[in-house]
Amino acid sequence: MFAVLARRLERLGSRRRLQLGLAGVLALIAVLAFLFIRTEAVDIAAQNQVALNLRELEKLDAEWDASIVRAHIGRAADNRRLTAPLARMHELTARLQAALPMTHSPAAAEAFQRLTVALAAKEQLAAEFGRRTPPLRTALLYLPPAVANLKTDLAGIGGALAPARIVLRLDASLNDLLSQILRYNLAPTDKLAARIADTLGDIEAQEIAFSPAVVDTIDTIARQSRVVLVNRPLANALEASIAATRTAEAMDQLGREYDRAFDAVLLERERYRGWLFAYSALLLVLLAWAGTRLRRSYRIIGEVNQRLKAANETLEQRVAERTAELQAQSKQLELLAQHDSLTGLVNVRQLTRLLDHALVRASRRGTIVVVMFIDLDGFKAVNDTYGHGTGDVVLQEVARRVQARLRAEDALARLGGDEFVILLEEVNSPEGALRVAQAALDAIRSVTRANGHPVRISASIGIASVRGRDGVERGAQALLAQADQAMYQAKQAGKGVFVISPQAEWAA
Ligand SMILES: Nc1nc2c(ncn2[C@@H]2O[C@H](COP(=O)(O)OP(=O)(O)OP(=O)(O)O)[C@@H](O)[C@H]2O)c(=O)[nH]1
Repeated sequence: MFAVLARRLERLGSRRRLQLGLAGVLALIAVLAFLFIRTEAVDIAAQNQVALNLRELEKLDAEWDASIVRAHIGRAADNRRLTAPLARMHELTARLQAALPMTHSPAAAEAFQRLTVALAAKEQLAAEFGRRTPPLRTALLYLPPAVANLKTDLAGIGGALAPARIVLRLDASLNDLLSQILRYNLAPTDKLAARIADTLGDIEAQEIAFSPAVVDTIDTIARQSRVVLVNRPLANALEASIAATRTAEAMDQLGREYDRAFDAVLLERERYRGWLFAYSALLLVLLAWAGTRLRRSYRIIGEVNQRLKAANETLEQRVAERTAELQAQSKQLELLAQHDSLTGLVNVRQLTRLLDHALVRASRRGTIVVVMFIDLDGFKAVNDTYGHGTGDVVLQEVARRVQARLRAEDALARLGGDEFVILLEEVNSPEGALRVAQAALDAIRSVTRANGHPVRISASIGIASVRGRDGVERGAQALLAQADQAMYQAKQAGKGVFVISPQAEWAA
């Protein structure tokens, strides 16, 4: 799969490939981040807080119920306890509501809704209950001692004016009333209410026989009894309604829904963890593949580099060889341009250059430059008799021998054919120049064999010289021409001699 992908990618342009690569990496990172966030999305602390809030709410609700029961049996001094937990309960329900989005559960939302409705109803009923119970409590606290006091009073001053029969009857009625009221308070029934009403009617009918103080007390007892008659069933009905709100059950239900939802969230987290694990493994495989490709690319680049380096080295070597060859050739050409190929002596071009320089130097120093034009005698005969090869050997031998007689700073050139020129600088006297000419003649005459053949040659030498600045003024060619003319005269004089040009200049 990767290989197919890689091949397709290779077909794209490098810019497009880079864009696609970047987009791919971003997508991979986005998926990784998504999976990671999903595994981290569960806040365990928040879940625990929900459980704690619910437990506290349940506790407060139970305390609330206990307060209602306390109020029922008349033990509560006031009804403040009925409203005391409400503020905290509201706070807790608000927290539970805030935790709802964490669950992603409609069932939990529904359970919470039921609980809030139940709590609101309970709060309303408890408020009504709270309004009803204080008069009831007052009446119930009032009646037993009031009846006992009245009875005592009847037995004394209160009953003194009334007939004993009526006093006894009132006493019995008061006893009945108290027991009926207490029973009614515990279990109110319509039948008992009717009997209490009868008893009250009976008591009130006997009032006439008693003093106003007693009548007052009887009226208060009757009034309080009626308070019990009216409020007890109402209070009981309110309690029943409060019990019917079933807030505890609603809380239980909500707790269960929260647990279920959180379990589901945890399960989902586990599932995403699995995905994350698998995805990480895939990324690792991808990385390994990319690494292999990268290594291969590096290897290929390395090989290409090696080859390039080798090619470069070969090229450099070839260039160096070629340069050396060219330098050698150019040196050779330079030599050829300056030297005579047969004898190795400087040629006419180089001689002219040397002569020019010598004339400049002489002009500067005021010295003398001497040029000797040498033309072999009898050379043609050698060629004609023994061939050109032997003639060449003679020419080489003449060059070698004349050169051997000259100083290192003197120059010997071959102009071509059997013509040579000797260039002398800084000649002090004509004698010195003549000695050189004589030595050259001797050297040439000494060539008596060539190629195993006997040869007989000599030379005619024309000598020209110039002093100081004159040479530069006349020029090299003029000096050579003078020497040539002198040589011609030597030929005419019978060959084998040297002749000094009449224009030759010597030291003053
Ligand atoms: N072997 C050989 N012969 C050459 C070369 N260049 C010229 N020659 C020959 O050299 C000869 C020169 O002629 P000349 O100077 O008349 O011969 P010569 O016998 O010395 O005559 P004179 O100078 O009058 O004394 C000719 O026969 C040319 O062909 C060369 O490089 N090698």
